Amino acid sequence: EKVEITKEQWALIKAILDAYNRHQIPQDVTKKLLQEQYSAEENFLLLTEVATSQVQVLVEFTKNIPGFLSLDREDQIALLKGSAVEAMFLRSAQVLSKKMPRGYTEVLEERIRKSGMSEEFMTPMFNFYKNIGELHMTQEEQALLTTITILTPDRPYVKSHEAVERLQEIMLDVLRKLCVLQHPQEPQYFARLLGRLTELRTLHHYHVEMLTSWKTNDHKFTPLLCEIWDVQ
Ligand SMILES: CC(C)c1onc(-c2c(Cl)cccc2Cl)c1COc1ccc2cc(-c3cccc(C(=O)O)c3)sc2c1
Repeated sequence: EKVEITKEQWALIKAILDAYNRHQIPQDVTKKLLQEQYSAEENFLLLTEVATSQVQVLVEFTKNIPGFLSLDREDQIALLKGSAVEAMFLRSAQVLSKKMPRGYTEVLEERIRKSGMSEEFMTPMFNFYKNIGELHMTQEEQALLTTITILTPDRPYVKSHEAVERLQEIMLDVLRKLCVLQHPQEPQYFARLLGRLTELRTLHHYHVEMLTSWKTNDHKFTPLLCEIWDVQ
């Protein structure tokens, strides 16, 4: 049927895309990924630094999601803690799927593969990166998918489940319409995007194990990562 994006929905897309583009990891942090040392320790340290910066960026982006700050304060924290890993898989996927910025794809893949992570996580992780790359998501879709991931109602400790669900449904409806308009030849495109959200949940479970295996090898995380990932 004819899909119609309302004025309000266009305003919502613009607000989310502006926030997504405004809040990026500073270049002086990401540039460090391009330096010469490639030891497992150096790779882990650099990834920790970028991840920490990414969390700070994520918090700022989330505060700009229309309606987020009207949610219960404790629920805001629960949503951020519950979605950080998934939002970071989405962000690193955009970098690894040769989207942007130029020249980071190879070095980032190398550093992730050689960061002391157990082999068993590599396959599902790089399979996800391949799947995301094949979607050729637009900037709006990336920003909306990240927003929908953050607004997942069934995270641990979320009290007002319905309030979060209402907000997420608004974003899902916008993304659905956008997919129909931007990928007219692919009626299943929206369903494929949602399939990635399921894959993110699985990766999230793997990630808890990844942290444990890094911890046992005495890898240190930053206070912010310890707080958001409940480690140490
Ligand atoms: C603590 C650390 C060892 C860690 O533990 N698990 C993970 C993880 C790994 Cl491996 C894979 C997926 C998810 C997680 Cl959470 C990580 C590293 O997580 C990150 C998180 C965000 C980003 C953004 C990047 C990036 C590069 C260039 C440019 C840009 C850009 O946005 O311009 C972003 S790299 C990067 C690395």
